[in-house]
Amino acid sequence: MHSTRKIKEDLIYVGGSDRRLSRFENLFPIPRGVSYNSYVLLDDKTVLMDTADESISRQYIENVVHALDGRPLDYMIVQHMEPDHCAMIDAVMSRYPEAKMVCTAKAAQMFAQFYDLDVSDRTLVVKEGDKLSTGEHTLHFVLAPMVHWPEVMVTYDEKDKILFSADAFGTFGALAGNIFDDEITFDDVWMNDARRYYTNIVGKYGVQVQAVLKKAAALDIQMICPLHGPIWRENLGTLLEKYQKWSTYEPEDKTVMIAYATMYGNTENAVNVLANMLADKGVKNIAMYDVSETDVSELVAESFRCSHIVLAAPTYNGGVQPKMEAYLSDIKALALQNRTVAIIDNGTWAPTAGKQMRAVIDTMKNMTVLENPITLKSALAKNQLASLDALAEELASQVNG
Ligand SMILES: Cc1cc2nc3c(=O)[nH]c(=O)nc-3n(C[C@H](O)[C@H](O)[C@H](O)COP(=O)(O)O)c2cc1C
Repeated sequence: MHSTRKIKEDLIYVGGSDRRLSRFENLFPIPRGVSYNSYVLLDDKTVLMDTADESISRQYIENVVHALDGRPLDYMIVQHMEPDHCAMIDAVMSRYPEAKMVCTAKAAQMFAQFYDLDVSDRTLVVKEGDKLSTGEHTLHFVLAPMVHWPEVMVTYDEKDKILFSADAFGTFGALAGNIFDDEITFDDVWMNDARRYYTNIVGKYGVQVQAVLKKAAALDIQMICPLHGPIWRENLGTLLEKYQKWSTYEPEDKTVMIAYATMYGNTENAVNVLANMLADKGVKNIAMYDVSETDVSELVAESFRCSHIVLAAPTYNGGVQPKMEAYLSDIKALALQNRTVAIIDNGTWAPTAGKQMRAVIDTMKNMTVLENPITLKSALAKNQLASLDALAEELASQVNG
């Protein structure tokens, strides 16, 4: 049975959710599932905006067939050729032989790479600023290269002032009937998933996101229809404000995130002592994570949120404890910037993790590393309490100042 909702009289939600997939991109844990959004516009011409992941294929096709209600499909708009949205294009194009695929030249090339279906004589290649009139609606195509693939475009419906935003403004989290932002409480749980989605998937492309935000600012947008998560029609500012911060690598909260690695608990003990000192000095909402226990996608998201980061790790086979190393490599790859970092390392015979962690941070943009790193020789010694307290004082004065 179809499972659709009306967004407007002539615009229908035909997407669906997957609550079984444990990892998005086989990488990011998604305990709350994920939605694959897609939209049918019923104008003089009919339009399908992107498709969905193969995992919801049966539901998806039923939804599209129902929404079209016996009408042929005229246009299949492809904003993004990533398989979680393009997996059903060949099925749709085969089912509706008169449909034209509307996409960028790059997307057309990618389609040919992914699928053994020749649609070259049914492809309408569009570029920045092109328009498509479907009757009452005029769709504007706006390129969004590298947000987060090279072929991405977003589509603006002039009549209803809707931005179909591709992966921008998307979030993890399955939808349960309530497809609009004003039908759910977009609380910390949703925001954490939105941040984790953005920072891990789009985070590297802040400059490109800024370019799209500038283009979007020139449009009168009353609704945003992304490819994942709720449709924004009430509190558009909520996510726009976050996007501004995330894409400029500006911290959301002035507080300290402590990311530590430990085998036997001695490094952990030192950061517990540090956290108490910070709290005594008035630092609130300290966030502390064992990098072996917390998924790296959460560590990345928290690193984008917090202004100050303490890295604490033992030396491991002459290197940095591997989970800490992986986390550092991720925040570097995702271009995290503008953070203040303090370093604590540990080692029983030749502690070098501190130097190595610093070397990674030094290659990142606008990162300030606090001088006087602390080196533990197996465990925090009494005569190191004063140094730890001085570090806490420096962090607290910056955070509270
Ligand atoms: C597999 C392994 C490799 C280690 N390699 C080094 C090393 O290269 N240099 C060093 O000084 N200590 C090394 N250590 C010792 C730890 O860094 C040290 O005992 C540290 O205090 C552990 O901190 P923790 O109690 O927080 O786990 C190693 C420990 C293990 C288990």
